[in-house]
Amino acid sequence: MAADIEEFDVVVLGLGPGGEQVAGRLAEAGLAVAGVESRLVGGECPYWACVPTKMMVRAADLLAEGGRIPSMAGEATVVPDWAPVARRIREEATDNWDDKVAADRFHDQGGTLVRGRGRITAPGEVTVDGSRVLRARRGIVVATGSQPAVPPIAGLAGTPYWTNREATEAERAPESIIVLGGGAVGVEFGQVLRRFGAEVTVLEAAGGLLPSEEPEAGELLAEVFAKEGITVRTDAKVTRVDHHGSAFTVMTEDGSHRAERLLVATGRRCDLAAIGVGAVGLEESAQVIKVDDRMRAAEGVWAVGDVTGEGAFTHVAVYQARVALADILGEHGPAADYRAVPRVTFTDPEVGAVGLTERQARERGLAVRTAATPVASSARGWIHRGVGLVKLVADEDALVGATVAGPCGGEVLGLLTLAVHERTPLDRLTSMIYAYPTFHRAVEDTLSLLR
Ligand SMILES: Cc1cc2nc3c(=O)[nH]c(=O)nc-3n(C[C@H](O)[C@H](O)[C@H](O)COP(=O)(O)OP(=O)(O)OC[C@H]3O[C@@H](n4cnc5c(N)ncnc54)[C@H](O)[C@@H]3O)c2cc1C
Ligand SMILES: NC(=O)c1ccc[n+]([C@@H]2O[C@H](COP(=O)([O-])OP(=O)(O)OC[C@H]3O[C@@H](n4cnc5c(N)ncnc54)[C@H](O)[C@@H]3O)[C@@H](O)[C@H]2O)c1
Repeated sequence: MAADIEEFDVVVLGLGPGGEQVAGRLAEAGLAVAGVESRLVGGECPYWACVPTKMMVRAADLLAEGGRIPSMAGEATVVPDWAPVARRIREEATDNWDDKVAADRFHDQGGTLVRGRGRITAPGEVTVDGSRVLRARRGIVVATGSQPAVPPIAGLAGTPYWTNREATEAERAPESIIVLGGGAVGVEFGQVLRRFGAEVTVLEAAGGLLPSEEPEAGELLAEVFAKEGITVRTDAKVTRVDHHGSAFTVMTEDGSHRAERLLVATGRRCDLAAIGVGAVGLEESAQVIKVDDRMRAAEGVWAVGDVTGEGAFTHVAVYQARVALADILGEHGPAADYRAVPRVTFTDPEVGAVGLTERQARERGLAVRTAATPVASSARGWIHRGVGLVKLVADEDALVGATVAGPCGGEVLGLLTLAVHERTPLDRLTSMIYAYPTFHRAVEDTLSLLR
C-alpha cells in the first residue's frame, strides 16, 4: 500500500547548526518546513563538540592559571577534579543530551520536526526511516554534517576507542590516553586531559601539530605541550591497535604506546550514499557535496555546513545557512565568500588563523610577503609571561592571511579577520592607533616587519 505523502515547501535534512538555522528561519518566513533529525536537534556542536569541549578548555585553563600564581602572586594549591566539568556539560551544556529546548524552539518557529533518518529518494522527495514520505515543493536542504573518520588501522575496529562523542560524555578523566591525530580535536582534548592529570601521548601522522595551519603554530604548541609533559610523536605511522583488559597498545613503526584510553581524532567524513544524493544526480562516492556560491548543489537542492567541505566550523555552517536562506527566499543577499574564514583552536596558547597560510598563498602564485613576531613583543605579552606569535601573510597591498597564537589569540584575530575580509590597505593598518599595552599591539609590530 502506498504511504501517505506529506507536503512541505522545504525539507531540511539534518538539524545541526546549519540545518537548524535554515529550517527555523524559513519557517519563521512562513514556509511549510519539515526538519528531519536522526539524533539531537542542534547537531554535533552543542552536544559533542564546540560547547562541551570549550567548557572543558575553560576548566583546564583555570587550572593552568592557578598553577601560575606561585611565581607571580603568592601561593596556590590547585587540585584538578573532573566532576564539576562533567556536571556542567551534563546540566548546563547538554541538558543530559536532551534536545527538548531546541525541538520546542523549532516548533515555536512554525517548523515540523520529523525524527528519524532521512534519505533523498527522488527529486523533491525525502523518505524517513524507509516509510514516511515528505514532498518538498521548493527544495531540499542537505545539512547532515559529518561524523568521526576512523582510519582502517589493523585491530582498531571493535576496540572501545573514544571519538569526540565518548570523550565528551566521560564522567571521569582517564589516567592515561593516546590521542590519534594532532589536529584541532586532538590538541584541544590532549591539553585538557593532561591538565586534569592524564598521561597524554599525541600521535600525529603529519610532520607537526595542526598541520593545516602555519608550521610555526604547530611548533609553538609542541614546545608548550613538551613543557606540560605531553608526549608528541609527529610523522607517526600507526600500524596496529590492541585492547586487552583495561589497556590499549598502539604500535607505531618505531615503538609502542600503552594507555587506558584511545581517542581517535583523525578528521571527519560524510556518507553521501546514506543520504541518497544519487537520486538528485550527485556523486555518492564523493567526499563532500560541491555547492556554488548560493549553496546550490543541484536543481532544487541546497547544502550547508560540514557536508560542503568549505571548513568544518559552526560559524561556516551558520554563514552558509544565511546564504542558502536568502537564495531560497529569492532575496538578493551577498554570495558566499571564503577569503576570510576565521578558525580558532582553543588550546593555551589559543591558535587563531584567518585566510591563507603562507604556503597556500605561494601555491596561488601571489607576490607573498610575510613577517612574524613573538606575542611577547607586546608589552602585555611580556607582563603576562605569555607565549605566542603573530604571523602575517600579505600580497602587495593587503593581508591575505594571519595567525595569532597567544593569550586571547582568538579574540585578537577579530582585527585581522576584518583586515583580510576587507583587504584593508597595509598603509592604513600601519597608520592607525593600537591601544597600549594590549596583546593586539603585536600586530602593529609585525606589520612593520613585512618584507
Ligand atoms: C570535538 C569538536 C570540537 C569542535 N569545536 C568547534 C569550535 O569550537 N568551533 C567551531 O566553529 N566548530 C567546532 N567544531 C566543528 C562543529 O561542531 C561543526 O562544524 C558543526 O557542528 C557542523 O554543523 P553542521 O550543521 O554542518 O552539522 P552537524 O553539527 O554535524 O549536524 C548534522 C546533523 O544532521 C543529522 N543527520 C545526519 N544525517 C542525517 C539523516 N540522514 N537524517 C536525519 N538527520 C541526519 C545528525 O544527526 C546531526 O544532528 C568542533 C567539532 C568537534 C568534533
Ligand atoms: N576549535 C575549533 O574550531 C575546532 C575544534 C575541534 C574540531 N574542529 C573542527 O572539526 C574538524 C575535525 O577535527 P579533527 O582534529 O578530527 O580533524 P583534523 O583534520 O583537523 O585533524 C586530524 C589530524 O589527524 C591526523 N591523522 C589522520 N590520520 C591519522 C593517523 N592514521 N594517525 C595519526 N594521525 C592521523 C591528520 O594528519 C590531522 O592532523 C576540524 O577540521 C575542525 O574543522 C574545530
